[in-house]
Amino acid sequence: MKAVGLVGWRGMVGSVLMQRMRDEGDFALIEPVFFSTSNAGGAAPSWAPGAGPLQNAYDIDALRKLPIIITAQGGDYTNEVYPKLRGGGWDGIWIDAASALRMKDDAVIVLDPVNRAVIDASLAKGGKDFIGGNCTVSCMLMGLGGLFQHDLVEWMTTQTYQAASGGGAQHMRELLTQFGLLNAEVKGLLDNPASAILDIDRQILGKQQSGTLPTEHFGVPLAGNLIPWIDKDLGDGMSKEEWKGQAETNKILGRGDGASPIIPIDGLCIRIGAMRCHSQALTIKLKKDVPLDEIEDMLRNNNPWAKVVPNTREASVRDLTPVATTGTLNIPVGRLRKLSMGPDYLSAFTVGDQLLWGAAEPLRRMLRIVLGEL
Ligand SMILES: NC(=O)C1=CN([C@@H]2O[C@H](COP(=O)(O)OP(=O)(O)OC[C@H]3O[C@@H](n4cnc5c(N)ncnc54)[C@H](OP(=O)(O)O)[C@@H]3O)[C@@H](O)[C@H]2O)C=CC1
Ligand SMILES: N[C@@H](CC(=O)OP(=O)(O)O)C(=O)O
Repeated sequence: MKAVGLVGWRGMVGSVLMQRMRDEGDFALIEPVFFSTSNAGGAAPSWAPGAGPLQNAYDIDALRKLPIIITAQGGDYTNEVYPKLRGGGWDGIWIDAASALRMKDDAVIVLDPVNRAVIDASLAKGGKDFIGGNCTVSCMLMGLGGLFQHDLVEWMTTQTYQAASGGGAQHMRELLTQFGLLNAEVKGLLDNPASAILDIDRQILGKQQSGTLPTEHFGVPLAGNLIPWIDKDLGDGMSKEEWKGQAETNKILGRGDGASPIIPIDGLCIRIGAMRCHSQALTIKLKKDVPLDEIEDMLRNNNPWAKVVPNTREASVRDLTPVATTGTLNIPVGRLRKLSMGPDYLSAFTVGDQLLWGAAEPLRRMLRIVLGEL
């Protein structure tokens, strides 16, 4: 049994990863060694009986003994520890949720239902760095993989609706606190069916603009609002989250090497008050006119998790939402129709749990691939 170092296991992404690994029996395949950046010597999680005490996640000598390390600790940790490990000659497998190493030439962005061939080719060449993709990109590709598999996409624009969890646990708490304070602000008026809605609206706006809502994490109120910018400002009008759309999608697909040109992908990334599902509306320019029923077959046949939702009001409001998708591995894809611009313009809407396919699931599957179990 291979010893596997686990770093970041108690964070939000790490907790989801641990739960999935437990659900799928992954711990039966490995000897886990738990690390901590804050509590070395403390007890390993109670659900892992037999695991030794927590090791210091900055102890390079302890880390270098392990043939495989999985981290969901974050980019700062990766930037601090990874160069020291590799610089000291460690040649183990590094599986990472953070974006820090994603665009490194010899790193593969892992999403095996979509790019197993790219992963296998890297392993065959001795590749050692396997990094989880941006959540928005991974969820989009899990939904639309069939179109890319059949090389049907000439270009695509995305408009995202990204959940609070993308910022981290504190962002989710802040959003809920804001909702609670807004509700409390108008509770008396809400309880009175005769109260005027414009009075409620005015009071809510007053509270949102008062500067008294907690905004330490989002910077502005997100409850009853949206934020049309995610991640860094690249200085050219594009946000870093928007940049990742084209860069990571093409890297995941192994495109851009001359033989397969880059597929242009661009759009706007928006934060909304959902909890942990990222949604996105897509406009896709197809390379040719393909009938809708064939497109639906391609999407559902690409992987077992892409679920085509009929383009009806009833099915869309029931099945194509964050609330319907959260906590599942399903990636519903719906609102599929040809746009009025022409038969090779397709619309789609897709939703995915950004902590599952968007973060934890590709990592645990990569571990299984390395272990020869997938
Ligand atoms: N949030 C997201 O949507 C995504 C995040 N990622 C990547 O994963 C990284 C980790 O993100 P995320 O899981 O949200 O980060 P968290 O802040 O939830 O966890 C990171 C670390 O913080 C420490 N920590 C301190 N206080 C607590 C606490 N009260 N509860 C739990 N952990 C605590 C833990 O380290 P220790 O045990 O050593 O003290 C933990 O491993 C990100 O930096 C990013 O690189 C990737 C994709 C999506
Ligand atoms: N930026 C994403 C979350 C995230 O962590 O992305 P990345 O793994 O690319 O840094 C969001 O806010 O929704």
